[in-house]
Amino acid sequence: MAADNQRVPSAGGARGPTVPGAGTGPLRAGGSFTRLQMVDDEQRFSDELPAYMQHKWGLSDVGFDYNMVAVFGSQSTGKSTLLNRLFGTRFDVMDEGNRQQTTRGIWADRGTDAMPVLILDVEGTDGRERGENQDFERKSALFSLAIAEVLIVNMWETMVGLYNGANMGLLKTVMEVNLQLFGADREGRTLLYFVIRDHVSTTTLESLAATLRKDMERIWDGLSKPAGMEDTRLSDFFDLKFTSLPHKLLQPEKFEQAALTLRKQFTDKAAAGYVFRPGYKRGVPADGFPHYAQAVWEKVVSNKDLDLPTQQELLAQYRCDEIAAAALAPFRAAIEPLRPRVREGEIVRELGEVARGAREQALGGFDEQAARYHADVYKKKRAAFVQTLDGELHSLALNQVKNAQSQAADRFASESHRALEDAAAKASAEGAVSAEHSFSVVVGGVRRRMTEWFGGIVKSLAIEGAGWSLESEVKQLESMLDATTAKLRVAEMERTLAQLRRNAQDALGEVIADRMGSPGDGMWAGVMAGFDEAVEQAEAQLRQRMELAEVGGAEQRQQLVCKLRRSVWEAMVESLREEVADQMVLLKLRGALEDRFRYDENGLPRVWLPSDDIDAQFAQARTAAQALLPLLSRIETSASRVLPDPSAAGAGSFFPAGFSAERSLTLIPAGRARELAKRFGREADALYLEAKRAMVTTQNHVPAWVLVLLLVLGWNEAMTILFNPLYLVLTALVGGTAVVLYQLRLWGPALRAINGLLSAANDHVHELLVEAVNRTEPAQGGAVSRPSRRSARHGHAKGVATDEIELEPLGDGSLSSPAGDATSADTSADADRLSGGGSSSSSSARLRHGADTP
Ligand SMILES: Nc1nc2c(ncn2[C@@H]2O[C@H](COP(=O)(O)OP(=O)(O)OP(=O)(O)O)[C@@H](O)[C@H]2O)c(=O)[nH]1
Repeated sequence: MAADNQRVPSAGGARGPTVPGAGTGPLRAGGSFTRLQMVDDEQRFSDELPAYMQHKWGLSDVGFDYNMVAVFGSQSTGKSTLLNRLFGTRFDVMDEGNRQQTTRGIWADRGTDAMPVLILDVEGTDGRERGENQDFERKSALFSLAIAEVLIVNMWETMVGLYNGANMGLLKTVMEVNLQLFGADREGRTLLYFVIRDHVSTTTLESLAATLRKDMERIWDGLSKPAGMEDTRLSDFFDLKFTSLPHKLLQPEKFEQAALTLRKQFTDKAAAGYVFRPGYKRGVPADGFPHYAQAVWEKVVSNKDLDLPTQQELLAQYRCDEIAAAALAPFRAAIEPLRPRVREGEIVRELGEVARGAREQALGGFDEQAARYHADVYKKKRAAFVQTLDGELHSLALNQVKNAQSQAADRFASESHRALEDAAAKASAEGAVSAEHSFSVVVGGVRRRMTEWFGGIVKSLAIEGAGWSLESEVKQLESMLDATTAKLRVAEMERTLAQLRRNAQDALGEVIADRMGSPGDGMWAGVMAGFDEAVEQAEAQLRQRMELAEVGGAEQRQQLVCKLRRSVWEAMVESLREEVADQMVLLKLRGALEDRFRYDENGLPRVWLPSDDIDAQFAQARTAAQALLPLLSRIETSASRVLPDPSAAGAGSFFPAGFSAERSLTLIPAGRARELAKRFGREADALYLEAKRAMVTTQNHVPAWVLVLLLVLGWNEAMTILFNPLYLVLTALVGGTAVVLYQLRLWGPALRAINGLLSAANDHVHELLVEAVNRTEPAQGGAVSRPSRRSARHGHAKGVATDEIELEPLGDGSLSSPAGDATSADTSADADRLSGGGSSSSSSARLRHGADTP
């Protein structure tokens, strides 16, 4: 080992390492040192690297055909010794008698025997000389990890399984920063070759390797990985390889032998386990290596992320992570069962309480254990832990609030709709819309309820100290409710417009039916007056409703007024068109004709006399009736106060888009009018003929010879009347009465009165007869004679005292008495006599004989 113990002063490589013959030859010449302190212990990078690459190591021209090896491990664990064994280098080895740090900074050398390998001997970690300041060891370790294809991780067997002892904390930090700095565009993976020194125990290499592999996986899982690399695995960046060496002092031969075998893995491409694989190459040609290495070093040195923690900090970080993970488990166990319920849209009432309890418990557990560690780390880790907890709670609370938000919005819409319908029903029952049933009060009430309900849910989810709030969701709900209110308002106004239109149409319907029922001068003026009144009334009501519904903006209000006006106009046109349907027009024309033709100026029916000029009258009446057709054919709006001139600009507030005065004001187009005129002409002709026939009938005379015949035949009777004063007076009386009745046109009523008198007299006589029969029957032994009549009529052998006895209809020729039945004939004759000629009313008269009939 004496050969290893040549010491090199630790002067900075940049200022010229003590390398005899430096810069004099391509390779190690005659035992001269060719090593270079690439980075000195004050973190300065040597500017002699290009010269060494070219002249000392002869590597500048090898292109990609070289390899990079670095070593990582605690101080004085035989790193330099191992490298010298493997590569024939002459890195400094500690003097056994003087246990102090030998390697300061980062040294580089090329392997012997033309081995195209650049080897970095890196200052050991956990050095007594650097004490708490671990800045350099982290930077050098990171630098090694970044540029080496193979990183030899050197450790005693006794370190395996330890965290700090095995530099796991340091490795974690270094790997983390390495991932951040070089992970994204890194070329080539790295082989982490664990060399376990002084393997003397019975624990197998496999077992030791398994422990280390597990530790490495755990470290990787615990790394905070940059965005986009969260799912990367250890194997994406590193291969792990393990070997062990016997104790150098206790088993020197075995040690040398094992070292020799290991050397082959670095030197002999054909050897089993040859370490340099193409996949580990960094893709940097040898002549660019000095520049590349320097750039990497500068990046490592200048990076702020590398203000790496002390050992206590590392421990605190590790433990705080472990404690946080342990505290997170019960926290998740408490809230996870609620998650599916919330996801399904349920409003979980207990969510806030459970969340607060779980959070408090998790933080309490964390604080209790983690507060003992490095204060700064604890604070940072606590903040991160709180962030994790609150992140999970926030997503859950947000889901719940979103559920509540959509429920509140839906309920607001449906309940407002219902409440508005109820209010409308009450308002119509009361005949007016009071403030209590107004849109703003009704909808405002529902809105207040929904907002309070939602506010209660938001409040129940509040967590003191949590870095989030649900204020924006509250605002969001307000905007949703605003939008729904606007929609409801539009619907309410539509409903109001429809109602006002109905009211206006009803009112207008009456006016139109009245005015157009008897068309003539002033008809349109009357219709338009009704229209004006309907419009003004509807507008006044609309303005009141808009006020109550808080319809905002003059423009919006004006639009609604216009809509209402058009609506009333359309309602009127609709009613008018119904009034001018074919049959209605014909009826009106016929009515007008009849009014003039069949009735006189006093409204009395005309009786056409031969002297009347029926043709002239008819022609006059028909002309007057026909003149109504053009009047009915077109709406005349000029009399309206509110309607603008339809053809003028700005008439749009009443008339719908595409309004054309010519087309829209015409109720009966010319073609249809002609057709109606024709039909009316035919109907008028029929009326004329009927009148003519009536006049011909009145003109008919009794022929003279009939009168002569009457005189001859009735001469005696006439003389009797003439010379008998009684007859004469009676005749004069009857004749005079008849003349008066005729003159007064009272024939009809007189005949009806006579008929009525006869009918009343008939009934009275009938009742008298019935009474008389009832009185006379017992005296004549009717009890004997009646049954015999009944038996004859009905074929019964015996009479029954309780039987009902019917009187046959009197005077009815269809009576079905058997011929030759004397009793029946008698009865019939009696009946004829009594009825005085056969009244139908008497035919249903009945006599009842009970057992107790006297
Ligand atoms: N027990 C034991 N001692 C060793 C072994 N290898 C080297 N040593 C001794 O350990 C001491 C340190 O060896 P170095 O090779 O200088 O260790 P190092 O890790 O390079 O030391 P630094 O460069 O100072 O970090 C020396 O006295 C070596 O003789 C080994 O495998 N087992």
